[in-house]
Amino acid sequence: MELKQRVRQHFEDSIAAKQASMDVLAPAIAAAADKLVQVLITDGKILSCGNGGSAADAQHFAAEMVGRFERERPGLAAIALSTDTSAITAIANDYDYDMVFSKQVSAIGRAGDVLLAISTSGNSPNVVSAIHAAHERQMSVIALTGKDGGQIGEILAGDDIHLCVPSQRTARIQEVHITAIHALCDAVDYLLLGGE
Ligand SMILES: O=C(CO)[C@@H](O)[C@H](O)[C@H](O)[C@H](O)COP(=O)(O)O
Ligand SMILES: [Zn+2]
Repeated sequence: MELKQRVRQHFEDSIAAKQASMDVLAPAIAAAADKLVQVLITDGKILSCGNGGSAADAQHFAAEMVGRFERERPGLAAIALSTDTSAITAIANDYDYDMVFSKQVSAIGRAGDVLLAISTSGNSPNVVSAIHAAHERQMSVIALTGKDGGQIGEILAGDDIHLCVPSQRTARIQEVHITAIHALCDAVDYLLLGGE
């Protein structure tokens, strides 16, 4: 395949993944925005986590909550658990890499907070452990996954929300995740500030 055509194919595949996800994810994104606003207006906070590209997504989301998305508003309480290299390296070194998020959730999370857990496979052990730690803390979970949800799909509780991208390809799932995250930021602002 000619290189330019290969590049074009990435765009085509990304568009197709987003079109396939739109109707599947829209109700869950709306429900997730409602949950986030409920948590935030009752003095709760959002903890976000993920590995690799999903760590970047967790940080991207928290930055848009604490700073702003597209509209001016007071900062919202969100912390990405992938950003503290001292905590991450100490926990991985002294305990286990699988605990790098769960130990932070247990330390920082409180009942009524929410965990935004991001994993394209739904199988990253440290994200799975973070969800268990959130449940132990009486926190609810919003999970962004793909590939049929993996283990995460099996451990979510009744009031958790699952955004599972209908794709098997990590890159395509990530591309839908960031669109879902932006839709979530926009929906939170809409609920807090009204329509624009
Ligand atoms: O960004 C990418 C691939 O596009 C990678 O860095 C990817 O995020 C890493 O392989 C992650 O470790 C994958 O973990 P997960 O999405 O299955 O939880
Ligand atoms: Zn990537």
